[in-house]
Amino acid sequence: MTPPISDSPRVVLRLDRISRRRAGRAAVQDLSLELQAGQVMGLLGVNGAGKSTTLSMIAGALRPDSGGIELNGEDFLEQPELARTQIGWLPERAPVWAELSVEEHLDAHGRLRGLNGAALRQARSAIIERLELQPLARRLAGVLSQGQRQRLGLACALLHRPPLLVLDEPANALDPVQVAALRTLIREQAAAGTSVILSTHLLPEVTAVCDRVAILHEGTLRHDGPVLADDHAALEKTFFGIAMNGGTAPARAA
Ligand SMILES: Nc1ncnc2c1ncn2[C@@H]1O[C@H](COP(=O)(O)OP(=O)(O)OP(=O)(O)O)[C@@H](O)[C@H]1O
Repeated sequence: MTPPISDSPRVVLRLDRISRRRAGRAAVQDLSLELQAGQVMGLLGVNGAGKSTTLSMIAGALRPDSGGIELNGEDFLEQPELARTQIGWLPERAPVWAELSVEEHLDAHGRLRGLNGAALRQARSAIIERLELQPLARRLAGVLSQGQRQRLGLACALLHRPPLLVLDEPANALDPVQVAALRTLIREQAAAGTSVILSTHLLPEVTAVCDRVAILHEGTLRHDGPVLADDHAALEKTFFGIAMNGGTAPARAA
């Protein structure tokens, strides 16, 4: 029998009241969020609001003290190895080994994610071409500029075509040409069904590429709602209302 066709969107990531203390303080508290397939969510908040802590928990690099994380319906905290194949993570400061070339980085990342032989070579050339890294392919990471390192970090996150991209301030150190290329890349990933959660301090980044925005303040969710394309004024009003006054209670827009 043909199964009933469901038009409800597939949830790729579900955070259920996750909390994490750092240095004796609540860095993230009781955070619940859902991200659907092909959705791009921007995570905003002032310095220290808890964005990187949240993204590190989603990427499996930091374990919540309490709460649950589901990845494609699986219990991620029970199966942290899912991160290798299901998640592409660009941390706030993408770690690089100074003495490895760009190609060697991609090979190492690919092997960690189970790619080998022809599949690895194919994935490596595809991402080098897509991110226009050909001129840098043989260069050692130690001599790359900050923006070039950021592009290498992005390439490592995308290499294995994960269904979820977790990008911590991906536009960091990129020049305006590369920022525009990053926007195109993110929308392209979303159109192909990849879900993206990204943190940023740039409000125009959110209105340019995100479908939804979540705003954290002092570790708690103060806003979760849709982004109206290019409506900077509405986003600024919401963001500054929270940043300056802390907001009132966690709010969820439709
Ligand atoms: N490695 C760490 N050790 C101890 N405390 C930390 C560490 N990293 C972050 N914190 C604390 O956790 C809280 C949340 O920090 P987090 O880095 O998640 O915020 P953020 O929103 O990403 O900030 P920013 O915009 O400055 O990057 C802050 O109080 C911070 O001091």
